[in-house]
Amino acid sequence: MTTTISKTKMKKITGGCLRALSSLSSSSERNLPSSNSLQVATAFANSIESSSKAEKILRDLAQKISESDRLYYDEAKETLTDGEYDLLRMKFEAVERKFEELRGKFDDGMYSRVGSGRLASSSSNSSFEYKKYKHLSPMQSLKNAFNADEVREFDERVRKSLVEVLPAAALQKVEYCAELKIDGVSASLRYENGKLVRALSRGDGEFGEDITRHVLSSSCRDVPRELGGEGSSYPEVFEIRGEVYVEEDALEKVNERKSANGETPFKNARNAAAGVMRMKEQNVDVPLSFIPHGWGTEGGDRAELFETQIEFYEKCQKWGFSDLCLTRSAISSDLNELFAFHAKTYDLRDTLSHKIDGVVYKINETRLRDRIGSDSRAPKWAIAHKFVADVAITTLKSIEVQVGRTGVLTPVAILEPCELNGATIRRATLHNFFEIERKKIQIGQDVVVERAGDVIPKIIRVATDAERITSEENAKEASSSSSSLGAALGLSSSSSTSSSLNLGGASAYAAPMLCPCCNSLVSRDAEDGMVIRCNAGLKCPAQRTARTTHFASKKALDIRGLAEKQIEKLFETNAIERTSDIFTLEERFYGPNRNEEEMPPVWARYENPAQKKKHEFTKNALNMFAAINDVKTNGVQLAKFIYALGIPFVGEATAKELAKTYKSLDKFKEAAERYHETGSRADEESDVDEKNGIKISLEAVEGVGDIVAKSIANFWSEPNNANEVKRILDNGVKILPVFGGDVSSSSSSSSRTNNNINNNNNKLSNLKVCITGTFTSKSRSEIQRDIERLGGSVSNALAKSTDILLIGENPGKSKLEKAREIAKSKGGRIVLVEGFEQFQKDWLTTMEEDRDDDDDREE
Ligand SMILES: NC(=O)c1ccc[n+]([C@@H]2O[C@H](COP(=O)([O-])OP(=O)(O)OC[C@H]3O[C@@H](n4cnc5c(N)ncnc54)[C@H](O)[C@@H]3O)[C@@H](O)[C@H]2O)c1
Ligand SMILES: [Zn+2]
Repeated sequence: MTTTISKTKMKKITGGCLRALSSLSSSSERNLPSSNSLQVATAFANSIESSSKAEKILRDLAQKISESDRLYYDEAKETLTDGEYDLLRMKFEAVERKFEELRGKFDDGMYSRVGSGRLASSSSNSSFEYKKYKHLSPMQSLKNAFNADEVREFDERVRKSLVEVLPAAALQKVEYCAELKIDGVSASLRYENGKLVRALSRGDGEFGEDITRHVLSSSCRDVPRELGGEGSSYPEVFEIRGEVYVEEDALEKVNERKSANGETPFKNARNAAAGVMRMKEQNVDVPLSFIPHGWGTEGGDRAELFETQIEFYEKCQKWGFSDLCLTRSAISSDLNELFAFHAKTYDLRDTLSHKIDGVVYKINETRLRDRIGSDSRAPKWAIAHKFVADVAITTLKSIEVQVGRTGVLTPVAILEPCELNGATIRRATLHNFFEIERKKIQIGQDVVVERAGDVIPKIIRVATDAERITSEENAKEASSSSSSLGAALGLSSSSSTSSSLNLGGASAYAAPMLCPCCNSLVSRDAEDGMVIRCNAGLKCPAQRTARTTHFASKKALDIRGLAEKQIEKLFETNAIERTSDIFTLEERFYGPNRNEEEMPPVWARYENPAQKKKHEFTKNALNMFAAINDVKTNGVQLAKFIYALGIPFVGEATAKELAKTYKSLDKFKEAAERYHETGSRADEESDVDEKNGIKISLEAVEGVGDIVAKSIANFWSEPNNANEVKRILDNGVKILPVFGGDVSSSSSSSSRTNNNINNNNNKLSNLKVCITGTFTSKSRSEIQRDIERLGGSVSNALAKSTDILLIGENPGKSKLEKAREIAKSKGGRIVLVEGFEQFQKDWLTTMEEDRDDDDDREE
């Protein structure tokens, strides 16, 4: 395949302006049609039994189409979505195909023409009368294909019409030029002896309206007044046809300006381009661009002008037109390659500087085009392979609330089942409760469901009246035709009883106040104001596995052997019901009063499984019990305990700050309660320290802003949480007391001297330990745990702020040297400790005693 389109190139062309992939929003913007429209149309036609009925239907359809055309082209109004409009046309064609005798009868010229012929409209801004001129040859529209099958059918028709002129081998090699279908408005530029003499709109295809001054205005780029290029030749008189469009960035700016001036912004790029053409003012401040895509000459698109489409583009480039027509085109005779081009283009569409709504395949060799011919409206040698978004209209039956692993409540739409993209859709996402409010979605209403590829289907909005009516009609039509096709409606109501379309009786939806899983109070999260959350993380069944896993994780309580899998099993087997239960596991299953029969199967190793007796524990289980006991006997740091609670937005760093500030769980909880009562800090001025009897407000803690404070207050205001924390402590978990100087200076390492290390009861509190070399008695991670449990921290790198260097066997030379240097330097305060035994003696054994003291103090 000769392809010139590439991702890097596209990016380069568009100046690297990579837009967020808002695939669905962009598709819903213009309401792209459904891929099974043709099926729907065929089913519709097949359901008509008599010619007289068909006549009536054709008349109705022609009328609807003409009316939509008039509104669309004359007044830039869309009463139908493009998808619906296209479906009407397809139905018309399908009925004509089935009832040959009626062909052309209702095609009263209106239908077969392109557009409606007029740019001027009754709207106040454009009462301007345009001069009309005849095109050299008719300007046509394009036929559409909405899926690969329809393209294949087109290809078959093309090759069939060439059978007589081409030998089989050549027929196989017939090539298509694939190019982007730009979503703008078409224009025709008449050049005489290389000079631009007139620009015309497409009009009704035969006559166009004079838009020369619009095209020549300073805001229209890309249109050469004179065909340039040294030594290049051009036909004496001919027309270059192409698309006038507005680039996305330009549209954004124009719309911003319009909004600021209180004007209605343009709906989309096509609308903007059409709008500019309808403006009286000469120099309209909307930058227009132009890309050529065809030509016209007396007597048709005569082949002798250009041998191939690509040759035309090469010449355009030389003459001074944008080279995008060339660089974004590809040639191939293989349909699969064309489809790959289509898919790639679809993926890249949001990186382009302008909107596209599909890809156009054209027979590349122009002499073949005459053989294939055209009908009144479009050439038979080209087809637009449109981008489709699969949408369906169905009824929103109810809204289910799901509780995620982190407590976030999400609404899920329960739908009247509908067929979409070959799948039956029963549920769809609604994103969040605020979207429901914003989009005014109510239970019982008809809504538009969209699904692209494998993406989870989503509700994009409430169906419009027009959509409901079309969908109702489709449902009726389908029910009288084959049922399987009826079920495959693209834009159809899935309501089996089509009369029950919910125009009335819809009821407003109120977001839940209680968690559907545990009945605890929910809060509106301050994250971005969009999240509703259950706060009872430690108790809520939906969250308990995730929360307990976090609670036991390394950075929290570090209970080895208690990973997610085990925790899940424990909950499943009812060995535990809530987080606090893990601290009674041993007693219940391992201690003297253990209940062997209820032994959680994860850990039981039965001698005789049938009897469920005489089990022994797996090694994992024993490790886990040891780790749980560790927490109970050695205690946990307050910071780690706070972090373990899994309060949204309270990470390790914030937990440390909170621990440092409040020094006890109770004080922390009190601050949260105070915040909950007053809504913010009690006294703006007073957040300095507690010794002087001043309560420190949450917001005074470093790293705690509005969002975090609110989250902490929410956590403690939920009684389930307070109870659960109490149970954890009652079950034997000890929180180590926090020592240390005054709060305001405790974070500055400069205040820590060897002196104050020694004065500190908890010697390792706030000290940085660096470890080098290996140790035989303990692993590094075990040592690290010991240090951290006693309030110290371990860092790999040696820095000036390091307090202790623990030296093992084969220590790193550079670390040693650096440490010695620091120790010798003025103010250097690093302590070098050789061997774990020494370290234990100096720093850990005394801590054991300290801890015993602590225990006494707590009681
Ligand atoms: N919503 C409504 O009420 C309503 C009413 C009328 C028309 N419409 C929309 O307009 C469409 C019909 O308009 P149309 O006749 O302009 O057809 P079209 O826009 O679907 O396709 C034909 C046009 O595509 C343009 N085009 C862009 N890139 C091209 C390329 N590389 N090669 C050739 N042509 C290219 C040309 O201007 C050509 O005239 C409908 O399919 C529908 O989507 C909507
Ligand atoms: Zn809950």
